[in-house]
Amino acid sequence: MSPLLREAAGPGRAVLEADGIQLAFDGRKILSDIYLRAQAGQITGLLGRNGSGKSTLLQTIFGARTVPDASVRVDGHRTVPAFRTPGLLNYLPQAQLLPPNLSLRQAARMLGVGLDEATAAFPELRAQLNHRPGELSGGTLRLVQVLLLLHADTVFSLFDEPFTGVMPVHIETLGAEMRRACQRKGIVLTDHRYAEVLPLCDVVYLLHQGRLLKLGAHPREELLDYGYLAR
Ligand SMILES: Nc1ncnc2c1ncn2[C@@H]1O[C@H](COP(=O)(O)OP(=O)(O)OP(=O)(O)O)[C@@H](O)[C@H]1O
Repeated sequence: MSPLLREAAGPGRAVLEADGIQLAFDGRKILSDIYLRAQAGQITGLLGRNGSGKSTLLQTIFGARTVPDASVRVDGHRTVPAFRTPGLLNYLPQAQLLPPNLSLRQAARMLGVGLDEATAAFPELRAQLNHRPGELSGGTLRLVQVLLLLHADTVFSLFDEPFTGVMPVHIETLGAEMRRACQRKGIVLTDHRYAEVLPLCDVVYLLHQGRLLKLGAHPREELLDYGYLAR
């Protein structure tokens, strides 16, 4: 990690901003003049209806999708594409991230992650560390991928649906792991498990009709008003 990032990575210090993001597909506006701010030491949640553009926004912040005029900044320094800056951020897409031919142990080594620490809250995973992704259940694979990125040495982690397929008892523990990881980094996540997301996050945004709205003190009411939740 660069000295600049190491300096920025203290708890509650580094600020990630994504600004001026506009995107349309086939003339249909998906993202309009988006501004998102996330901070190390915090979990930032992103909610929105199916197709509202949450994955597209995370891809744009990471740099996997190129959007003209998008500005992604850390502490005011422009970083586009952000993934090119070593140690700045990692990103879990909805699709499988780990290479199919590596065991979990090999993948962890590649990411520089210590498995004892990463699996400390999930001891039952230990028996599966020599398995490859295709040998795991869907929920277990999702959980392992989140843990590996969470424990990797980056200033921010972006998670697209980290809880998908993960059983409730593990979601709770994973949430606690995320809170612990926040002492070292910032997290931006999107997931439809809003009941788990709301208490976990320090800041929650709703992507609604292309606009990114920061929710206030009564997020459930706002989610009802905007039609994300049914009355
Ligand atoms: N390459 C593409 N070409 C055309 N349309 C696209 C492309 N990629 C995404 N879209 C459209 O952009 C919109 C936003 O997609 P995105 O996957 O970001 O939504 P999302 O909020 O993550 O949805 P979900 O909650 O279902 O995962 C969708 O209507 C999708 O069909």
